[in-house]
Amino acid sequence: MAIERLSGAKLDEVLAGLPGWSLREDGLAITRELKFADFNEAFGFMTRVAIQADKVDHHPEWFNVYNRVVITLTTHDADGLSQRDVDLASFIDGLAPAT
Ligand SMILES: C[C@H](O)[C@H](O)[C@H]1CNC2=NC(N)=NC(=O)C2=N1
Repeated sequence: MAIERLSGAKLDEVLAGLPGWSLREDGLAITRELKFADFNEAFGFMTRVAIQADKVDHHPEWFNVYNRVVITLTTHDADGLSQRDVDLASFIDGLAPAT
C-alpha cells in the first residue's frame, strides 16, 4: 500500500514537534536513544511499544543492550518517513523516562 512520504517543509514541521528524535543522515528515518534503570525497565518499555506497533501495524527497528534501547522509525511502504512514524514516535515519547 502506498503511503504518503513526508518531505520538505512538512517534514521540518513534524521534526520540530519531536525534539528527542534525530533525522538520519539520508533523511529517510528518525532515531532516538533511551536509557532505563535496568533491563527489566527497558524490556517492559519495548513490550508496550511492541503491543502498540502491532495494533497499528507499524513496527520499529531497534537495538537493545541491557538498559539501552536505540529506536529507528521509517516507513518501508513509503520508502521514507510518514505520519505513521510521527504517531509511533509520539507514543514512544509518552513512555520514555524523564531525562
Ligand atoms: C503488510 C503490512 O501491513 C506492512 O508490511 C506493514 C507492517 N509494518 C510496517 N512497519 C514499518 N515500519 N513500515 C512499514 O511500511 C510497515 N508495513
